[in-house]
Order: sequence, then C-alpha cells, then structure tokens
Amino acid sequence: MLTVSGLKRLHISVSFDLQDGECVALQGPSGVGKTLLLRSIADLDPNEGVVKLDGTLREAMPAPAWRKRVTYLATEPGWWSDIVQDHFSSWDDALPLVTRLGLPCSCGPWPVQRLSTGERQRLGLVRALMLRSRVLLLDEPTSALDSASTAAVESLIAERMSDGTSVVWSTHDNAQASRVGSRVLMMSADGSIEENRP
Ligand SMILES: Nc1ncnc2c1ncn2[C@@H]1O[C@H](COP(=O)(O)OP(=O)(O)OP(=O)(O)O)[C@@H](O)[C@H]1O
Repeated sequence: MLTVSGLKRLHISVSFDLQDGECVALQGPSGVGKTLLLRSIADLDPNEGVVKLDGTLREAMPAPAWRKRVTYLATEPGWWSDIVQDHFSSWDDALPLVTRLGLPCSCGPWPVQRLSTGERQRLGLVRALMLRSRVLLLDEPTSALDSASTAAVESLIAERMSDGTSVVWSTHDNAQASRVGSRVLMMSADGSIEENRP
C-alpha cells in the first residue's frame, strides 16, 4: 500500500492511501497542480510530508530505488539518446509490449526524432512498464492517442493492476476517469483533493 500523508509542494497539501492493485483517477482543471502532486510522490521535486510504500518511508532508500518502485511517467517522456532501442535495457524483452501498443517491431533502430507524439507517448509507457514498478504515476498517459490505442493502454494497465500494481492516473477525460479509477481524486485550486466514487 502507498500512503501519502500531509504531502506539501507549493500550494498543494494532500493525503490519501492507495491499495495494492487499485487505480485512482486524478482530476482537476488545467494548472491546478496534478503534475506537481505526481512528481512530488515520486520525489522528483522538493516537497514535505510522509510517503510510504508498505510502511517503508521513501527516505529509507536511495531516490533512484524509490523511483523504480514508485514511477512517474510524464505526459511527454524525456529521451536521452537518438535511437529508440537505446532507451531499453533489453529491446527484445520490450517488444511484446511495443507491438501490443500498436507499434511496429521494426521501430527499435528508428531515430527518436521521427516518432509521432503518440508513438513517443506509447514508447514512454513501455519504458515505464519495463521497470515492473509497484506504483505507476501516469500523467495524462493517453492524451495524444486515438481511441484504439487508448483502449490498448487501458487494457494493459488493467492487467498490471490485476498483478498488484497500483496506479494514480491523471486525466481530463471524465469517461476515462470512470473507466479506470475505483475512486476519483478531484483537485481544487486551493491544492486540496476531494475523494469521489466514479
Ligand atoms: N517549480 C515551480 N514553481 C512555481 N510554480 C510552479 C512550478 N512548477 C509548476 N508550477 C505551477 O504550478 C501550477 C500547477 O502546475 P501543474 O503542471 O501541476 O498543473 P496540472 O494540474 O498538471 O495542469 P495540466 O492539466 O494543464 O497538465 C501551474 O500554475 C504551474 O505554473
């Protein structure tokens, strides 16, 4: 279980629990602080508060180890090499996920620069899924995708949830929030969240 207690970052002040295998949808107007919250849980920016995974404080482990367990996926993932497959510790192991998300298996040697926004988004998700994290913090992971690719992503994440992966899924799409989330965390301009059942 992920426990977030009194997390503070700029104007945000948030507490909630996330059970194993649960997905909560994170919603709220543009600019309200959803990305700030997800990045703070992953400890990517300075923040205050208590965040624990199965009772273990995040301070108990090096930050990279925490981020492998509690992984933030940006809406537009970053790339550090020119070639797609260089971003994967094993491209062969990534291929089933790559093809499942509708990308050709030949895209490994492609330059990152030739990828469309939606292709980058799907490959960024594959990178995150390869980590087999306990918690995925997904920041509008289907914002650039058509309905078929969105359905493929939702189905893949649902499979991971059935294996115990927990998910916080930020989305502006109310229908998606209802589909993927057992609860909805609605963020307000004052930086608080209110919990609703979808
Ligand atoms: N380092 C920072 N210092 C000060 N303000 C910041 C910083 N980073 C982000 N902000 C501000 O915090 C607010 C919340 O940004 P955030 O990206 O979390 O919004 P969001 O809810 O994810 O929006 P969207 O739905 O448009 O993606 C924005 O007004 C942003 O400008």
